[in-house]
Amino acid sequence: MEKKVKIVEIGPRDGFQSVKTFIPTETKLKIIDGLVEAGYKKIQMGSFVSPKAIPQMRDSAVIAETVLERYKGVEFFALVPNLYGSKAAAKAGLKEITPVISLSESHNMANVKRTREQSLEEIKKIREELPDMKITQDIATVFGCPFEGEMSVEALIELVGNIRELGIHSFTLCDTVGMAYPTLVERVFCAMKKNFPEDKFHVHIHDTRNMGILNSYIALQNGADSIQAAVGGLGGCPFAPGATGNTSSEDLVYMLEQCGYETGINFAKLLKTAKYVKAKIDGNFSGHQINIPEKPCVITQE
Ligand SMILES: CC(C)(COP(=O)([O-])OP(=O)([O-])OC[C@H]1O[C@@H](n2cnc3c(N)ncnc32)[C@H](O)[C@@H]1OP(=O)([O-])[O-])[C@@H](O)C(=O)NCCC(=O)NCCSC(=O)C[C@@](C)(O)CC(=O)[O-]
Repeated sequence: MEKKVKIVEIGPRDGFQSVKTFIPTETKLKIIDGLVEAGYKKIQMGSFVSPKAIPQMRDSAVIAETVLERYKGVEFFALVPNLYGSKAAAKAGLKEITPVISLSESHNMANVKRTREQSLEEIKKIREELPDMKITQDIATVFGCPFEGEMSVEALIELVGNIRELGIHSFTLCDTVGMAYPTLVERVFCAMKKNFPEDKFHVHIHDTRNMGILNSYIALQNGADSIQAAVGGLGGCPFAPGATGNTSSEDLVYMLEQCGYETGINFAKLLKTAKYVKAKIDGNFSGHQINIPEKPCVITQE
C-alpha cells in the first residue's frame, strides 16, 4: 500500500532570498508555474521582510497577488519577521504566514535584530491582530546554531511551550546550517511528539553536510507532518554564516517515490523546473539530479 507524504516547496522564498542579483518577477512566476504544474499543493511564495535586509523579496506582494489569482487549489504562504510583514501578507491576500524565531538568541539577533523575548511579543501581537490568519511557527537553529553550536532539546520544549501559550500549534523545526544528524533528528521529533502530541511538526533541513535527504527521511519516520524542500536545493539564510542550500525537492521526491511514498509530485516535471531554475539563477544549489544530463531511467512517470 502506498504511503502518503506532504512535501512543501519553499524554493521561491528560502531558495531565492540569498541570490544577490534580482530575479525578474516574471522568472519567479514562471518557476512557480512549473512547480504547480509538477503537482505542488503548498508553496512558500516569498517573504514580507524589510527590503533593506533582503532586497530579493521586494516583489512578494505582486507575486502573492498573482499566484493567488492564478491558482485557486494551491495553498500559498509567506515568511514574516514581524507584525508589519504579517499585515502586508494579509493585505496581499495570503491566509497563512510563518513568523520566524530562532532557538538561539544570537541567531535571532542576527536574523531579525530582536531578542527572542521581543520576537515572542511580536508573535503575540500577530496572533491578536490577525485572528483569522493561519500561523505555522518557524523555529530556526533547532539542530545547531552557527554562533552558539549545539542547542538543547529542553530549550526547544520550553520555547515551543511558550509559543503554544499564544495559541499556535503548528511548528517547522529548522536546521539552519545543516548541523542535524539522524539520531538528533529522531530525539527532537520524539520529544515533540511526546510532549505535544496534538500539535503539528514539520521539518526543514539545509544540506550543508550532505545529510538533508537522510535527516528529512528520519524526521518523516519519527512523525514529521510535512517536509520542506527547495527546487534545485537552492537556499540559505543570509544571516547564518555557513548556510548552504536546502534539501533538494527533486532528490527528495525521487527518493520517497522509490521508497513507495506517494508525494503527489511528478518527478519529471519537477526536474525540468529545477533545471530551468539552475539555468536562470546564479545561486547556491545543493541538488544532485539537476547535474545529471539525461533523465534518470528508474522513474518512468510522465
Ligand atoms: C525584522 C527586520 C524588519 C528588523 O529590522 P529593523 O531595521 O530593526 O526594522 P525596524 O522595525 O526598525 O524598521 C526599519 C524599517 O524597515 C521597515 N520594515 C520593518 N518591517 C518590515 C517588513 N516586514 N517589511 C517591510 N518593511 C519593514 C520599517 O517600516 C522601517 O522603514 P523606514 O521607517 O525606515 O522607512 C529586518 O531585520 C528583517 O526584515 N529581517 C528579515 C530577515 C530574513 O528575512 N531572514 C531570512 C529568513 S529566515 C531564514 O532563512 C531561516 C529559515 C526560516 O529558513 C529557517 C532555517 O533554515 O533556519
